[in-house]
Amino acid sequence: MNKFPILEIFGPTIQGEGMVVGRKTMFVRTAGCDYSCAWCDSAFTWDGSAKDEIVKMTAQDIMEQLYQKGGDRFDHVTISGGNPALLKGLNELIDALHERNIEVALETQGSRWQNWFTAIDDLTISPKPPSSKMKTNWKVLDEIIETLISQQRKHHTSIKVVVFDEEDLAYAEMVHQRYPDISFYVQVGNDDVNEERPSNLASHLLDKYEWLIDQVVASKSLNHVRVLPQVHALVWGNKRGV
Ligand SMILES: C[S@@+](CC[C@H](N)C(=O)[O-])C[C@H]1O[C@@H](n2cnc3c(N)ncnc32)[C@H](O)[C@@H]1O
Ligand SMILES: Nc1nc2[nH]cc(C(=O)O)c2c(=O)[nH]1
Ligand code: SF4
Ligand SMILES: [Mg+2]
Repeated sequence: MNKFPILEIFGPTIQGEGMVVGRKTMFVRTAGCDYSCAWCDSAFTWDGSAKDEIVKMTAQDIMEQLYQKGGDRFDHVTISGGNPALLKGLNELIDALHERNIEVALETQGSRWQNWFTAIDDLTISPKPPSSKMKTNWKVLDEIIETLISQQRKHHTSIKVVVFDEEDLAYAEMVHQRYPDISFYVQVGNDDVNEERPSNLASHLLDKYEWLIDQVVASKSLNHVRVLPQVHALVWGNKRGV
């Protein structure tokens, strides 16, 4: 059995982002990322600051922790990171969850393919806009989207682009035009990942949400899209483990 580097297992909470926003879910957060986004709200997964908290766990260990924390109060698990797509054997966890009739969501940036992507119920691919300072590998992303479509996974897949500014918005438009058949989300960028008071953050993020809505409303190429804030950031601010 594979051992996976795990940083957090928490919940039940709600999925605060994207295609299943509001869905009651548990979270499993893996350590390690092949990116280093300028504004990453989970930089502790890759910047070394939480390296002492990483635990190597088998799928069975993770299942036990999920049930210990969530009891019988969940039927959905979201795997995030870091980039969980770095982990080759993650199908062991996905299979164990499905055996218990638990649905599985996954968050990844679209920089790596894994064959187990086709087993994910709610797959969010989140390519990174210019403000992140990361460079999209279009060849890899094209292959990921083409493979998912050809394997009939279209309705289990979404693309979510975080938008901080006009340049990011142009990137979002371009991504949506490139993959018009995949359901598309734009998400408010949180530019204040160190604010400790949730109410201060929420009012700031709601102003940014209004700006993003205005931009999408005015755009001719962003019609079949959904615009969302990070609901968990509005409710709990930058707190970890919610
Ligand atoms: C922390 S990432 C982990 C999964 C994967 N590495 C990825 O980026 O998709 C989870 C989601 O949070 C988003 N995110 C990270 N930092 C953010 C920020 N400051 N504001 C808004 N969304 C952010 C990412 O774009 C991604 O969609
Ligand atoms: N409630 C809640 N929703 C989330 N959606 C995506 C998250 C993530 O960090 O990947 C996240 C998170 O950390 N918490
Ligand atoms: S890809 Fe995701 S986890 Fe990695 S640095 Fe970017 S936002 Fe953070
Ligand atoms: Mg998060």
